[in-house]
Amino acid sequence: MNVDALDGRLLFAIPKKGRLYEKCIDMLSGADIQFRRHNRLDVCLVMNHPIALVFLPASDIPSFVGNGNVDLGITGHDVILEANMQDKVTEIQRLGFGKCALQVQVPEGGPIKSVQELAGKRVVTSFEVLAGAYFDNIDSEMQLTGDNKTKIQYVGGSVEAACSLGLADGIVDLVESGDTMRAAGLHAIATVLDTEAVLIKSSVPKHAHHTPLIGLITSRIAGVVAANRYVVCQYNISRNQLSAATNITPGRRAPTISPLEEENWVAVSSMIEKKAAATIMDELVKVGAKDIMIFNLDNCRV
Ligand SMILES: Nc1ncnc2c1ncn2[C@@H]1O[C@H](COP(=O)(O)OP(=O)(O)OP(=O)(O)O)[C@@H](O)[C@H]1O
Ligand SMILES: O=P(O)(O)OC[C@H]1O[C@H](OP(=O)(O)OP(=O)(O)O)[C@H](O)[C@@H]1O
Repeated sequence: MNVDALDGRLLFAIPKKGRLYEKCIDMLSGADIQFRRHNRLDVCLVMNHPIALVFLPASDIPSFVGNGNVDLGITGHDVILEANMQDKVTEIQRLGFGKCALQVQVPEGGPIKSVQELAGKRVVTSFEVLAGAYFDNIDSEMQLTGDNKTKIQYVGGSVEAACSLGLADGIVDLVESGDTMRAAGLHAIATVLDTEAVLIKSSVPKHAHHTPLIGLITSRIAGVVAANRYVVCQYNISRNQLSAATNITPGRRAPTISPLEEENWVAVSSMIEKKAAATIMDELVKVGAKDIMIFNLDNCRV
């Protein structure tokens, strides 16, 4: 691609592979950012906006954005802290995916039951900055100094194998479902950090003329995030049970209430969190709601 083709375009960094990749592509599609990635090229032009997408390793995105090489990016909150870029990037929006926790893990049934018991021993991780800061605190609480301090060793992957290989007494690694941890015979004894994917921009943007476009993209992505998070709940209820029902579905702003042709009955429509939908429907049935329906949102602006 001719470098001039990028002139004046907003550069938007997307993880090139890994856990965040597919969800990022879905998010771009939901925000109607149209592109074709030829031959897995790492830079591609957006067809319907003056934007170029740059596909980068998730771990490099904080520094590219923080140093102003690209204008916007998506990566994990954990990755930003691990890159020590929290002062140079602004987290504009949490994206509701890539949710997991960075946890301290030790062998199940082994002698170590707490981080205090692990302190001073060997810890293997891919997150040496975050794990280092976490154990620095524990070490100073326990007054461990010099050779008695916790030994943090970096490995690039397969961290969960470190204990059974005899490299480590404990590890610090990401946990989502817990399957990897359990399969390796480990269990968590502490959480260092909860994380999810975030949309970021430079705290000191280099290209002021991109501000309106960043605003537009942010608003579209916020719409996609909300559409993934909420559903519309609609039901019929008799007026004397209305306040009990709307206490269950207060809506984001307020419920919409429409009269029905049947006397003393109304229809209620409210946005509710998708993850609470089943429980909310159970509660609505208990207060006498009928014809309860849940509608997914394709997209929204809220
Ligand atoms: N199991 C998981 N569930 C949810 N999100 C995860 C999970 N594992 C990682 N993430 C998120 O995705 C980010 C990138 O992780 P991933 O393992 O995909 O890295 P990667 O860039 O593919 O690196 P590599 O494949 O070289 O290890 C993590 O920092 C975290 O924010
Ligand atoms: O709790 P779980 O749902 O099992 O997920 C946790 C695993 O996911 C991540 O690794 P990933 O599978 O992305 O591969 P990696 O080890 O190559 O980073 C992480 O490093 C854990 O190993």
